[in-house]
Amino acid sequence: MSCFLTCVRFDDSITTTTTTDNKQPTITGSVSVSGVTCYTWDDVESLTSNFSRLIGSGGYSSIYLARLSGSTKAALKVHAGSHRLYQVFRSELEILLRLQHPHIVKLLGYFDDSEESGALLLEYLPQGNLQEKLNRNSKQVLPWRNRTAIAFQVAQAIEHIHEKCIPQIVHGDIKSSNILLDKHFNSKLCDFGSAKVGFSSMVQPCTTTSTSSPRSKQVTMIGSPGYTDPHYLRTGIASKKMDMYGFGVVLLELVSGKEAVSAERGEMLVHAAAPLLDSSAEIGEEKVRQFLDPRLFKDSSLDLEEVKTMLCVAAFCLRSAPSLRPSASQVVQTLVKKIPSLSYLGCGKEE
Ligand SMILES: Nc1ncnc2c1ncn2[C@@H]1O[C@H](COP(=O)(O)OP(=O)(O)OP(=O)(O)O)[C@@H](O)[C@H]1O
Repeated sequence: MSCFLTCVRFDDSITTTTTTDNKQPTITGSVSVSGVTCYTWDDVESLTSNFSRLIGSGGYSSIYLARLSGSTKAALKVHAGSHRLYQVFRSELEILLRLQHPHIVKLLGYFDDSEESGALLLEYLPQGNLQEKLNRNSKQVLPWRNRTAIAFQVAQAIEHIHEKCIPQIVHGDIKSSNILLDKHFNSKLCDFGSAKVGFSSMVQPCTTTSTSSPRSKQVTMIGSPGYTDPHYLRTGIASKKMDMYGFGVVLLELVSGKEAVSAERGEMLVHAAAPLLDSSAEIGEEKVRQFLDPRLFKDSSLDLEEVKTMLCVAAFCLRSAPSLRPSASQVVQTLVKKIPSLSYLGCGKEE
């Protein structure tokens, strides 16, 4: 690991009627003080033209294309069918109501039946998620310059939730399918359904029922295969550093263009990258080239020194002891210093 130390150092209710075009029925929503609209179920059906276009799905929800007034698009994330899913919705809603950051998906409105169903109306990100964009079958190759910018913007979003908002938030599921891209390939962190609020550093993610004894405590595990911090898997202790671990895996995906868990062989990317990341010698250019997404060789924005920096930062984020992993602000500072092309993004300043 010493080579990384030489290449990267971390310094220490007013009711209103929304006007619509002729094709849409009238939507009536009540706008809260924060500008987030509370919709009825009829509104939700109208906005999505009766859920006609599914644009994504996850373990907890289905996401539909919605149309606001004029031609503005939005995404409606629906959690329905059980009290458990309703709780996930409430938790994500409460967190998104607190968050405002250029690289975190924006909440526009919501529907809440207070029992079993809820829906979040989110800004629409037309380029979908990062995992799809990095996929080898994707028609478009994401240029190197965009990959470094995405890493930087995600680090800024994590820095915001970990260090700049009160109370602080641990995302709990940092992965490439939770990073959405706008038309310019700027990134926005999404899916706060696993997030934990109010951490100063660490907390045990346990849930108990009212009649339960300490023995019957249920541990709610969070995270996704290929991204989960081994320390969290061993101890059940969630912390900001588990987000940094997930971020380290995303960096490996950005460099290699490979998935966190290979679809064909089931191999984890962190294992495939281990010889490169654990090496005590200087990372040789040959090894970097072998790991690099081959589609980037023709990219004029590719810079092998920047690739090495991304790998060095990944190595630190993936360290087994959480205390040895960098904070998000250390990563932001390091990326700005070591990757000159990021200067066009405003050097770490929030937009
Ligand atoms: N605002 C949006 N704009 C465009 N696409 C979106 C948007 N929100 C979600 N999606 C799509 O839907 C997918 C699933 O979204 P999300 O991760 O929020 O759902 P989930 O049910 O919480 O999933 P998970 O299984 O990861 O917990 C995303 O990867 C993305 O492809």
